[in-house]
Amino acid sequence: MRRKIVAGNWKMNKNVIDAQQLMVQLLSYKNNHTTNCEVWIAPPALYLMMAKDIFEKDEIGVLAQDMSEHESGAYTGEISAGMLESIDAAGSLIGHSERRQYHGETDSHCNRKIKLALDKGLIPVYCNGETLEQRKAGEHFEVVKNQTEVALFTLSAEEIKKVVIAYEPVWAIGTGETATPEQAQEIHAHIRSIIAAKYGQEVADEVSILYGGSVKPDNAKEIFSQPDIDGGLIGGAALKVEDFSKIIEAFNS
Ligand SMILES: O=C(CO)COP(=O)(O)O
Repeated sequence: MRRKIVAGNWKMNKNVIDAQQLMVQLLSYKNNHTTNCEVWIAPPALYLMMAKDIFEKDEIGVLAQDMSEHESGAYTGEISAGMLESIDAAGSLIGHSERRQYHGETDSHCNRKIKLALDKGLIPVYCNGETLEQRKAGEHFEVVKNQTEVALFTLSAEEIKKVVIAYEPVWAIGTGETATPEQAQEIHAHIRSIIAAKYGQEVADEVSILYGGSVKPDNAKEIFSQPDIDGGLIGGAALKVEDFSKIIEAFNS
């Protein structure tokens, strides 16, 4: 059985007081409800240690939003896989489209980061997805295939099973426009078939593939009910416990 996950990407939001308040609310929610999926959050790096303190029994998994492609050294502003390991973080987002768009990150960078994360026992949450222009040009299947191959295909079968993939079509991020459940399912099945072609169906069936892009309380259930969609990577709707909890509950019904 592959992991079912609802993960919240807080991006660059909340001051320390508001971040702490939301973490405490999430802990209380988690302690008072049974959930049918794992719950993870990716707060800004500054709040990772606070998150580890608040979720001291790992009630909620704590992810970084990014990590360095280098092991250590003179890389001002970066945090390393080893640092994340040392605070017992669960893993890190890697290759989010905003990192690609504003920081020039490519799938080759992602490949190096994913290797480093795995070497430190962290879960890489590898994000990919096509832009609106690429979808309009009918290139989305090819784009996602290339991304997946470049970022992941140097891994062994044992390694790739530990990766979580988040398909996030760029045109659906923060726009209120979601891929339809059918559009998302089609790409998720495509990604799984690409992995199956290289590593075999059994390996592909173990890789969790999350959908991200304007997931909200009112569309989560339909999206999560698709056979190849194993959960969601949630942006805006992860910033309020009322919305995030409803998305988590989309797994319960
Ligand atoms: O980028 C996302 C999660 O990583 C999705 O963001 P939104 O849910 O705000 O569209």
